[in-house]
Amino acid sequence: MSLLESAKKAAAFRAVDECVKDNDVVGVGSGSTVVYAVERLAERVQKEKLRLVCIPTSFQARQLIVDNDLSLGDLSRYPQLDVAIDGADELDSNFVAIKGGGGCLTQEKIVASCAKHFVIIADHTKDSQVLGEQYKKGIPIEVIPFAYVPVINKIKARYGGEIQLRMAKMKAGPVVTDNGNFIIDWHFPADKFDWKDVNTNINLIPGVVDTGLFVGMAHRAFFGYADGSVKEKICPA
Ligand SMILES: O=C[C@H](O)[C@H](O)[C@H](O)COP(=O)(O)O
Repeated sequence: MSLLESAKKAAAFRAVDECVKDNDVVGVGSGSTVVYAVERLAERVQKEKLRLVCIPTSFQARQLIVDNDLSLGDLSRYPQLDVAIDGADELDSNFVAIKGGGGCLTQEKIVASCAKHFVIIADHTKDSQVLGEQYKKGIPIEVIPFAYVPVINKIKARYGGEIQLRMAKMKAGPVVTDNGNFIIDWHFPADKFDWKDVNTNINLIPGVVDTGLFVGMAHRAFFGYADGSVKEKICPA
């Protein structure tokens, strides 16, 4: 296992051990770090006979839940979650996260918003002071396909920066999300932004489904290191 994978695994295992208890309804995030969280959930269900219901945030998460024989739920039956555990592309010192590097931001944000505790798991390279310091691929924004050009123009006119339509690999054309939409990635300029305002304003543009800015959502974060150690951070306010 590579050093980075060991770091992800350390964070995921620690978060599942500390944040999940018997009878919990658990939100399962998306991405490569969450794979280890699901592995640990399945181990604990086997060994400790935990009774959990898992709510997926993507097609990938649903597959992980099913493949690991965990109990699958949905928001119509379980609209209130005890905890949601998810990866992030970056988390800054004010607990603002960028998510959506894998295109799953909208369902992730919905599930996180329904959880009493939202916990981020990541390797240590995602831990930053200022947004954009570590993650260089821009802020993902999910848009209705019909509207992607006007949305790009409106964001650029208001805030500047560069925006690309995310293109698929191994398939001609754009990435299509689990919701049938496009993703644009906003490379914002190096200004001092109020991310809460930016998130609100971008979400008000017709055609925007949601942004990968998670402001005021995460309660705790676990950053793993290759030696198996984990740094825990708790949201300041
Ligand atoms: O769309 C993807 C999600 O927001 C992921 O949680 C995020 O990209 C982090 O993924 P990873 O654990 O693979 O770094």
